[in-house]
Amino acid sequence: MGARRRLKEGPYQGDGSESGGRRGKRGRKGGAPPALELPELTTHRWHARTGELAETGMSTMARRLPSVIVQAAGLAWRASRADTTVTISLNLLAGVFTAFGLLATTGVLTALFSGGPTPERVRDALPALAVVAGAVALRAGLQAGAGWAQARLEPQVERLVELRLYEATTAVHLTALDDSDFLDELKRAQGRGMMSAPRVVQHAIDVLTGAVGMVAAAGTLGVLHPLLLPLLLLTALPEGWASVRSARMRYLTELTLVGVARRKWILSDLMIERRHAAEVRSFTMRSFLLGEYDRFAAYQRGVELDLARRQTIVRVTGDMLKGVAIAAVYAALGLMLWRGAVPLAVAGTAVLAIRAGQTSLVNLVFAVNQCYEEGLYFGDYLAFCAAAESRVPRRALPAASGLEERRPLPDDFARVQVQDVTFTYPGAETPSLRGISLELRKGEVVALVGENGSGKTTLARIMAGLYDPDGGEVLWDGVPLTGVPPEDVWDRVAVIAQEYTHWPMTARQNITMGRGRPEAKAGTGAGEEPAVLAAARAAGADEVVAGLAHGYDTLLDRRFQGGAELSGGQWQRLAVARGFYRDAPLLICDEPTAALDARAEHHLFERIRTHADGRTVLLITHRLASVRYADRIFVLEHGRVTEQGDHGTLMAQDGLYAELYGLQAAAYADDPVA
Ligand SMILES: Nc1ncnc2c1ncn2[C@@H]1O[C@H](COP(=O)(O)OP(=O)(O)OP(=O)(O)O)[C@@H](O)[C@H]1O
Repeated sequence: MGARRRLKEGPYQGDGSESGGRRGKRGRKGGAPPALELPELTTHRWHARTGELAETGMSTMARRLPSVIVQAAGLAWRASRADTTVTISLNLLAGVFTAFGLLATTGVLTALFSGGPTPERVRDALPALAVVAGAVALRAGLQAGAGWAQARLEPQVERLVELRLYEATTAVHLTALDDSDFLDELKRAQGRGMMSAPRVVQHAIDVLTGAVGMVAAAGTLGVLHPLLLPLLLLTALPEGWASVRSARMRYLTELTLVGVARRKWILSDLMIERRHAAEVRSFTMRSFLLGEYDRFAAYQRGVELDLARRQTIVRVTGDMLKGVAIAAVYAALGLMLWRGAVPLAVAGTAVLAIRAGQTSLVNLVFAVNQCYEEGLYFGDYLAFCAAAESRVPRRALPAASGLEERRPLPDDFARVQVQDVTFTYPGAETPSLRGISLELRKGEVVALVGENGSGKTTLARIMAGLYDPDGGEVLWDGVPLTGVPPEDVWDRVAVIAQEYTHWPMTARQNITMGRGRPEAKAGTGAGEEPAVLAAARAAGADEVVAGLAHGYDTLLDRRFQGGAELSGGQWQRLAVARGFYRDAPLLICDEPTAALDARAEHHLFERIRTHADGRTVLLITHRLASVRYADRIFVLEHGRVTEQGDHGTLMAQDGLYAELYGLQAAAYADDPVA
C-alpha cells in the first residue's frame, strides 16, 4: 500500500535504490531516466547495460565502433554475400554521384550569374543542368537499389541469428537450463539481443551511407574553397548533438522500463489467459490484478511523460543552437563574397553542399549512436551464443574426434549398469545422488521407490542420457553413455516423464512425436498406422481419440480454431502412448499414472507387469501395490540406495519400503485404525 501511495503521489519521489540516489546527485548523466522505486525490478540484470550506456562518451563510442561494424559486416556477409556487396557498392556509387551533381551545380549557377540576356544565360546553363538532373536521377536509382538490397538483408540476418540461438539452446547440456545465470543470459540474448542483430546491420549501413554523403559534400566544399569545410561542421553539430541526446534518453528510458514491461506482460497474461481464468475468479483476484497493473502502468506513464518533457527541452536547445550556427555560416559566406574570396556561383553551390552535408552528418552521428547501442546488445547475443555453444557436449558435435575409435552403443543390451553414480545440480549445495549402483537386465521390470526428493527422477534422467553424472558411469553392456553421442542414447530410450509436454499438435503427432513417419495416414482409426493404434490401445488413449471430432487428426490446442482440450488424465494417456510407440529397448516410466483413473492405472500397470512387449522397464511410482510385482526394487533415501530386493525380501527387512507399503495397505483395509 505504501509503495502504491508513493507511486500515485508522484513516480519519482523517494528513490529507494542506491544507484538511483547516486545518479540523482550527478544529475542523471547521459539522460538516464529516474530509477525505479520497485526493488524487485531495480536489481534485475536487465539493467546491466543502463549504467554502461549512461557512462559512455562519444570518444569511447568512436573507439569501439569499428569492431561493432566489423561484426555487423561479418554477419551480413554470412547472411547474403550478394545483398551485402550490392548494398555497399550502390551506396558508394550514390555518394560519387552526389558529389558529381553538386559540382555540376556550380556550372549551372556560373552560367546563370554571368552577364547577358536571361534567355541566353538559361540556354548556357542547360548542359550543366542536364548533368545535374542526370546525377540526381542516377543517385536516386542507386539509393533505391541499395535500399532494396538492405531490406532483403534484414530477414536473412534474422533467420541466421535465430537459427544459431535455437540450435545452441536445443543442444546445450540439460544442466545449463538449471543454471539461473545461463537462463538470464538466454533471456537477454533471445529478447533484446536477437532483435539487435538486423538493427546493428542496418545502422552499420546507415553509418556507411551517412559517411559517404558527408565525404561527398565535404569533398565538394573542399574543391570550392577549403574554408567552407569547417562551416559545414558548425551547422551540423547542434542538430547531431540534439538527436543523439534525445535518442539516448529514449533508449535509457526504454531500458529502465524493461522490468515494468515484463511485469505488465505477466499480469496481462494472468488476466487474459484461459488457463488462469477460473482461479482468477474463484480466488477473487480481479481487483488485485487490476490494481497491480494500474500501479505499473501509472509508473510507466510518469516516466514517459518525463521523457517527452526532457526530449522537448533538448530538441528546442538544439534548434536554437542550429539557428545561431546557420546565421554564423551565412555571415561568414557573406563576408567571403564581399571580400571577393568566392564568386557568387560558388557561394550558391556551397549553400546547397552545406545543406546536403548537414543532413548526412546528422544522419551519420545518429547512426553511429544507434549502431553503438545496438552493438552492445548484439554483443550480449554473441556472448550468449559462444557460452551456449561451449556447453554443448563435445560428443554431440558431428565432428567429435576420438569417438569413432570407441565402441558404439549397442542397439539393444543384455544389461545396464549404474556404477557409483553421484550428481549435484548446478548451484545446489547438496548432492542429489551419492554413489548409486544398480543393474537392469534385459526384460526386467525394475522399480525405484522412495520419498519425495530422494533422487528417483534425477537417477532416471541420468539413465536416459539427459544428465551426465559428476562421478561414476552408466554402462550399456560395458559401453559408457558419456562416451557416445547423446542422440544415440536418446534414440534407444523411451521416457514417460513425470512432467510432460502438452504438444500443441494433432493427437497422432502427440503419439508419434519424434518418430513420426511422413507418410502417416490421416483418418479416424481404420486407416491408421498399426503401431499408433497399438500404442494408443495399450495406454487407453484410443478411448480419448474416439471422443475427438477428427480422431487422430484433431488438433489438441484450444488456441487454434477447431482445437480440442483434454483432461489431465487424458493428456497422460497420450503421454503414455507416446512412450509405448517409441520402439526403444529401455522404457523409463516416471510416475506414469499420477493423473489416471483407477481402471486406466490398473490397465497400465498390467501392461508394465507383462514387461511392455519384452522391453526392459524402469518404473518410478509411489503406488506401491503396483511395485510388488517388479523383478527388483531399489529404495532411495537422500540420494542413496538403502534397500534392494524383491517385494518379499524388502517386506522381510522391515525397513522404509515395508513402512510405506504398510501405510498404503492400511488405507485400503476395512478398518484403517485397526
Ligand atoms: N533442476 C533442479 N535443480 C536443482 N535441484 C533439483 C532440480 N531437480 C531436482 N532437484 C533436487 O534434487 C533432489 C532430488 O529430486 P528428484 O526430482 O530426483 O526427486 P524424486 O525422488 O524424483 O522426487 P518426487 O518423488 O517428488 O518426484 C531434490 O532435493 C530436489 O530438490
